[in-house]
Amino acid sequence: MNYNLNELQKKDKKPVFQELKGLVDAAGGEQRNLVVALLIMLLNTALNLSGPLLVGYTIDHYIQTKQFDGVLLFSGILLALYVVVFGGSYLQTRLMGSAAQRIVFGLRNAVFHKIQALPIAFFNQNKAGDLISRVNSDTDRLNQFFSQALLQFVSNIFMLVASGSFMLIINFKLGVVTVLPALCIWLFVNRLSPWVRKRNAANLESVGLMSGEIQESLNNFKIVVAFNRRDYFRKRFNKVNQQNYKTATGAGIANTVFMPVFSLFSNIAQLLLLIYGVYLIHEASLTVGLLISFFAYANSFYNPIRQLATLWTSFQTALASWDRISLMLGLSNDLEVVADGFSTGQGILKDTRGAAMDILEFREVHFGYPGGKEILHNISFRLERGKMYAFVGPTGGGKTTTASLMARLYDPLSGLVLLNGRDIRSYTPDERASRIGFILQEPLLFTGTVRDNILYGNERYTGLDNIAFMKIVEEAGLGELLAVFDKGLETAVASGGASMSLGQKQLVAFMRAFLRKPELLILDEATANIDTVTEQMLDRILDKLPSETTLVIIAHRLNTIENADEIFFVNSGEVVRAGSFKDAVEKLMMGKRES
Ligand SMILES: Nc1ncnc2c1ncn2[C@@H]1O[C@H](COP(=O)(O)OP(=O)(O)OP(=O)(O)O)[C@@H](O)[C@H]1O
Repeated sequence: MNYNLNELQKKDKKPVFQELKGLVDAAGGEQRNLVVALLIMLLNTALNLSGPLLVGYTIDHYIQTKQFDGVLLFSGILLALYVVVFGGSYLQTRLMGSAAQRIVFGLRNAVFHKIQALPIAFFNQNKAGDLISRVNSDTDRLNQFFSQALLQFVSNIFMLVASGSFMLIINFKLGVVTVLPALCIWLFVNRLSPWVRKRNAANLESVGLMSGEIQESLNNFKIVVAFNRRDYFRKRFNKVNQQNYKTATGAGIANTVFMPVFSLFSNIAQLLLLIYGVYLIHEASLTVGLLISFFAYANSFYNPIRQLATLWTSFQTALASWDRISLMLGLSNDLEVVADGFSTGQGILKDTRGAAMDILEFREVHFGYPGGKEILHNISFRLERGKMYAFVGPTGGGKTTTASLMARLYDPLSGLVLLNGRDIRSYTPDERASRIGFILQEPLLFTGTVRDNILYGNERYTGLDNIAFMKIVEEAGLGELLAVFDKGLETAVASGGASMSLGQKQLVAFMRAFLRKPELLILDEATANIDTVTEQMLDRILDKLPSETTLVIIAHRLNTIENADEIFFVNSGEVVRAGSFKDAVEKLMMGKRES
């Protein structure tokens, strides 16, 4: 499955209305608050709009007739109206501000949980920096949208429609003359919107790329310093920064392109209103008070359009951000749990050698990484319970890939992997993880202590104090390994295990996997960085594993695989059974002699 978000983004184009609906749906439980805030806002707008009418009425009925009591009365009414509007605005801002924070809180959680639920292929195809940018910056843009832009947007549209209708009702012809220039604005906006949106999306993508670049250089700072290649990352960063500068400028221009057009047409409207309004007064079909009210309504009509121009930017950015977030939320893990076709009736295993003997079987497996060529070609082999297997072969031959399929980090393109005679895809992730222990070539440790890292994956011991936990560790025969760490279980681990040697990290990963007592333990070059004395210690510990545990060892050092019951050669995507260590060495020697 293609998990490359930037590629998917380009294909996934939805109509604005559908996007907007998705965005409002994302507000989840806050929709009630949104509706209340919307009602307050509508009431406020209506009150605001009645202001000019009251002013016009006061001019025509009290100022022109010099009845100052009436002027005072209407001034009082206007003041009360403005106070109510003020109270409403305050309430609405408070309501939306906190609702927006809760929406963003929920979205960040949803995005983070989604990332946790996706398969390794997703992480292979996306840069961590870009994902961080989606969790942090894109959700923050939605915060701005929900806390400010959304209500202002609706309020301005309401103001626009209401003041336009007022004008058409008060004097239809004058109303039409005043509203007409807005049509030109609409045509202009309509034509340019897709272009503006594209510019904003390109800008967000470049922000993601820049984060990716920063993250990569920070992750690899040791190599950067050791090779004195700071200029290499500087150049790469310069390139993405340049791209970001270009796209940001493009988006900036696109976002402000509407402004002068709005001003021009709003001025034209005022001019038309003045000319035609004076003509109507001259014809005695309009009063001076109503013309003044008309000017106020024309303002209330064109001002929102101008504000919508600014809000449109925020709106477009929010939609582009929502695109990026919703695309990720819509992804699913293609490593689904499926029904087991074998134990549920097809009976294929029944006529093969007793499934109880085999812990694992590969059956005609083909595999390639997403978007790449085939790496494993038609692989079939069986691993018996309680035996030790070694997978050897040249660099890049496919050993780690084979091991990854054993632990279902990926699914084959075709063929089957069976665990305990059952399709490995039919196990839930928990069941599978409890049966298979996998120590990776580059073990990853989390910030915390050695104890925290051993407990990761061994949650059942979490509640134990150090003494009780130490007892468990010693009973498992792992006590002597802890001597390598100056503060034992409490030795601090810095971010990513940067404060430890690779060998020490491998030991922690070993203890973590060993304590789980898996049925199948895969060690991928897990002892490559450990001295021979410690390696012998590990051998003694491995001997203490239950007799039914199967060991798969991937190694380059011959002494590591000497005791293997069976050796497999993995080369150019082929996995070939080579017999015992002695048989394998003989085959190797014969091969050399023949060549
Ligand atoms: N995540 C990945 N995406 C694409 N191709 C990959 C990925 N991981 C490995 N490969 C490719 O798959 C092939 C087999 O790699 P694999 O890591 O399985 O080899 P290996 O035998 O374990 O090598 P080594 O002894 O160096 O660990 C290589 O050609 C490698 O380039």
